[in-house]
Amino acid sequence: MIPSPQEWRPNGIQDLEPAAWEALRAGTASVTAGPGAGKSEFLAQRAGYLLETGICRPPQQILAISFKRAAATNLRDRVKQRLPEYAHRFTSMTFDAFTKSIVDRFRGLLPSEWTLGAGYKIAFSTKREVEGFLADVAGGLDQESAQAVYALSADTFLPNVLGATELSAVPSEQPAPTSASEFAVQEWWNRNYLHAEAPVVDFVMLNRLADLIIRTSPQLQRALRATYPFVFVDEFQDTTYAQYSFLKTVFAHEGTTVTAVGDRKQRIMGWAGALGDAFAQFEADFAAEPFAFTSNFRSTQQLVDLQHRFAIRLDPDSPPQRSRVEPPVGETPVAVWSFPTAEREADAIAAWIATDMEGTGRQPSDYALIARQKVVELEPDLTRALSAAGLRLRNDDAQVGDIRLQDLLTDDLVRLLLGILALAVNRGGQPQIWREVTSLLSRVSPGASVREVGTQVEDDLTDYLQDLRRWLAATPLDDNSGIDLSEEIAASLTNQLTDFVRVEAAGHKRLFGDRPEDLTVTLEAFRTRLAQTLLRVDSWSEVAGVFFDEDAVPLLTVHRSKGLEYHTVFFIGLDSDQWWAHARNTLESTMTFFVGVSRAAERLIFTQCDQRGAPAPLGELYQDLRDAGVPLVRFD
Ligand SMILES: Nc1ncnc2c1ncn2[C@@H]1O[C@H](COP(=O)(O)OP(=O)(O)OP(=O)(O)O)[C@@H](O)[C@H]1O
Repeated sequence: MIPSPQEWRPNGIQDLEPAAWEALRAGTASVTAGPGAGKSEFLAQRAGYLLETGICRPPQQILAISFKRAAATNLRDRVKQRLPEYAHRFTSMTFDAFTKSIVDRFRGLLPSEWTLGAGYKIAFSTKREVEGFLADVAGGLDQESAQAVYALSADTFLPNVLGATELSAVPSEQPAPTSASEFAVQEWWNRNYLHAEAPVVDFVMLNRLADLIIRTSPQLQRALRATYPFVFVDEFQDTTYAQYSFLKTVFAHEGTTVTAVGDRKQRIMGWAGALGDAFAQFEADFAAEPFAFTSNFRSTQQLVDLQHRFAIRLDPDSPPQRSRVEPPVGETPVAVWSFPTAEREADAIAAWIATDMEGTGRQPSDYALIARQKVVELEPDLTRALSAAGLRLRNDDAQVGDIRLQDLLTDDLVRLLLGILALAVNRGGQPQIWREVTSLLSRVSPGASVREVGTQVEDDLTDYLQDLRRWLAATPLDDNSGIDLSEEIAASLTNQLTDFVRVEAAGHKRLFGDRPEDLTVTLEAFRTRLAQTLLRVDSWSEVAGVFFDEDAVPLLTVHRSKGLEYHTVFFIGLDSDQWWAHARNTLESTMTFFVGVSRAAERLIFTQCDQRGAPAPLGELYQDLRDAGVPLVRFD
């Protein structure tokens, strides 16, 4: 039975707050709300509403755009969990992955002067390279124009200037530039793309190319709008100039309903070119109806009250939030711990987590160690101390090949490959993994009907699992020969799995294309991580668990923690080593602090250690903690 819009009820949660009900049923809308207000949850519920009532009718899809892969995966998982039968009509990807997929799939539509080959290179220009470029451009100009080019900032040139400039379909016929910035933008494209032997592009450039492809192809515009009549954008406060203008090109049209959610106080991508107030622009350009939510479903009232002290530093009109969480009895939810050394700090954190787990049955993933920056420097002490307490640390910021561990572990293809391995190793009892693997494989199998494809996929998978089991049995991991074969075994297994999944096939590439970097980068990182994993296990049954390190306490930067939540957060390093730049850009730094603080559901422990300096740079924020009566505990 298809519920009517009036009959429809939320999935997996009791209810929504009144403003959320209104926004759920609205057209194009902007939703602003504080941390833990259920913005991402609201998007998952709105997906349910649109799909279950048939307002979004097959084969139409919902396109959800996030900024970080973890957020995109998180939203996709929520929808999968709540609405398994509709999950294939909910496309959740990062902005960069979406624009890159447009370029990869439709680069044939680029106007002739912009032709781009398949093997183009992705690169990230450093500040120094941009500086060098601007100096070089200025060198060929008269004094007045040169000064105007020098006045451009190397930090913001790409995201704010190049990113905000539309490409002309026929650059050779473009009128002469009328300003220094127009000239510099044209030169950038000339040198790195139009007149370059092998074009090199970064994500801002890919975005501009995707924008050009769509602007100049009415057919593609129609196709995209027909496929995605409903578009969601999460963390909208972090939208860059380029992304915003792309959204406008593609979706600011009748027939597309856009829902943008976010929190102005959590804008921590200013350095990467986020718009000053993306919501105000959106409301004006898209005629969006504004909504604000005021509940907090994550944190206890005591933590919400503390967060509010920081919220009003960012926006004095910020409304207080009401916690919907029952507070636990008899606990100290907030404290500042102060230590002489980092070693002592790590020991205290590790011992405390071990004792808390023992007393409560909580899992390592209920805790998080969050720091402003430099987590690599914090890692050794914490790894040692946790290991002495019988626990493991997982540095989500660690580099694996060319990507970060968090991005690798939340990648769809990686999850599929390990899902297949888990099915081969543990017979039966894994219906959820079986469903996930077969549903992903079915989506790309050519075939007559969904049912036929389904059985074919199941048969192929069953056959393949038998082969794989034989290979695993012939490749034991407890070999005592003293020869390290982990690299060879990892390479061989990666090849077999990717052959079976036919990763290189065109259709599959599209399915697995929801990552910003190339497939080869992901597979290389997968192989590297697999080889590292094999060194730590004695049997195949342990591989998937150790690969994901689910039984480890995560260590991550505030930026990586965005959108995530934990029972207990240790906010490490209220000291000058971590916050030395606070005074330079106090607004953005305070927003970063606010994001970190608001990840905690029930307990928040700040740490400071003399070895890394005094809390002086945080000034007013530290004072807020004192004013709130947060106890200071000194460990000597
Ligand atoms: N209506 C609701 N009823 C019960 N629980 C909810 C509701 N909305 C959200 N939650 C829960 O509250 C928590 C926070 O929700 P969510 O992550 O969607 O918040 P958010 O506004 O996106 O937060 P942030 O901006 O901090 O990332 C999640 O555990 C979510 O499942």
